[in-house]
Amino acid sequence: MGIKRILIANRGEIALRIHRAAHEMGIETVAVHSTADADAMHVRLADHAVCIGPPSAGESYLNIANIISAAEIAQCDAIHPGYGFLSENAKFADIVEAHDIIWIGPKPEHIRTMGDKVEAKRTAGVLGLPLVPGSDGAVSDFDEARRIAKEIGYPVIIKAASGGGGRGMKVCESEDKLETLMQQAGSEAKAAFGDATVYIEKYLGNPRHIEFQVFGDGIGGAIHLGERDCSLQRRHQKVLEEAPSPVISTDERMRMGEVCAQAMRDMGYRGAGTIEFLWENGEFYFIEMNTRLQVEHPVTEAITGVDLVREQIRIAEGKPLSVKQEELEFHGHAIECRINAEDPFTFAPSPGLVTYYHAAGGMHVRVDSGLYAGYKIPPYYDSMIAKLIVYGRTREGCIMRLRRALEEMVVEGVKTNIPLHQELLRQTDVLNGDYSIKWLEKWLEEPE
Ligand SMILES: Nc1ncc2cc(-c3cccc4ccccc34)c(N3CC[C@@H](N)C3)nc2n1
Ligand SMILES: [Ca+2]
Repeated sequence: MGIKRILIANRGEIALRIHRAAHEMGIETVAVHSTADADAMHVRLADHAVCIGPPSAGESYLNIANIISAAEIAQCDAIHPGYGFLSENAKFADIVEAHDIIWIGPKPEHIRTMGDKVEAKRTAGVLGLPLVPGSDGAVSDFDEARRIAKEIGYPVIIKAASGGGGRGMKVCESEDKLETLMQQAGSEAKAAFGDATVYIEKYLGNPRHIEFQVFGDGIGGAIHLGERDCSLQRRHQKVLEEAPSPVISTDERMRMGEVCAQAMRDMGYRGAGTIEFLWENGEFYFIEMNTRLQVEHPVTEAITGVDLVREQIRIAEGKPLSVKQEELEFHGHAIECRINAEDPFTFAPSPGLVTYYHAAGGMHVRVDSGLYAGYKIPPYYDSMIAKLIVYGRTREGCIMRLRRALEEMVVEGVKTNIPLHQELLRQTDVLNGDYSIKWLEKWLEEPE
């Protein structure tokens, strides 16, 4: 039996993305929206729409009761959470399944496991993924911290078990600072996440951020769909992502990809997942696993031809994956630019009325956006308004096409970071693919 009606528990470009995949499959869509998003594109295109609250995310897109009620009222048989909001909230996934509504996502137990970064790392180790040297689990007292830090060598990084995505991390350069930083890390984690648990790792000084896309069928089968290089980021906000990574060889891809896929088979993982690594001096080090579809998933779709949202829905319906590992091929190169309504160099958000909008087009150019002329970008949510994803047979060709596409984009009425992307694509290091996670913040701080 197939899914007939999906509630899209999200907004913006990803809500439209999910609507499109469902609609092509003949599945009805129900858009839920705050009062601020009543005129959003996905609300207009969806088969049904339910207002779930006022603008603040806490009273709308994070409001579990209202979303479940909307699903009941609209008689949905499945919910897709997208990314962000409740997408990695194990309690929400449990509640959805407890209402006999299909959760289009990983098993709640796996969301819970990977949400606890200590448990995630322990599980990753058991599954055979390479780890960053560090504590064996949580570190409770200073003496233990001091012993471990001495053993692995400074600098070390103290991380909150309930953190992730850059939240709750402290770098410690030397022993004399360790006690204070341990106390600060614990109390900040307690305040931010209600959980003071921390762990320690060797701090890698100049790594790249390489993540592998994996997909499990929930009954022991799983594939990997290659890697994405997400190193160009500022304050843990990705700016530009690419697939494949300019520094990963075919051999490394197949070897590490297979290790990731096998780990997912052993776990009995279901749905889309991303295994995040730091990569330094030719070595991969597991840092986190994301149990959701990610913003940058389209660059993987571009080089593999696989529609990942379609696969999520198929798996949720109990159908097999559309492609087997041996059938999967990687072709060409893809780069995604995150287009934000913000000042290109101060990064200050720039919401407001879009008076004119023209999306780039042409061969191998994809724009995922809910923007249209007359749309008011609300100030309540994150500033990403579009994703420009460009494909080329080679990285050089991809960059040429990406520059052309950026020139074609027109967004009038608000500021965007398109000039930042255009400036980035003139930098030798970027053109050479020669950048680590530190490159962008360093470049932004440099005087003209
Ligand atoms: N042992 C060790 N050494 C260096 C690290 C540096 C970072 C990091 C710090 C700052 C920006 C980053 C961007 C992409 C990926 C990682 C980072 C890091 N993060 C940031 C968010 C989360 N994914 C883990 N963990 C690290 N762990
Ligand atoms: Ca993460």
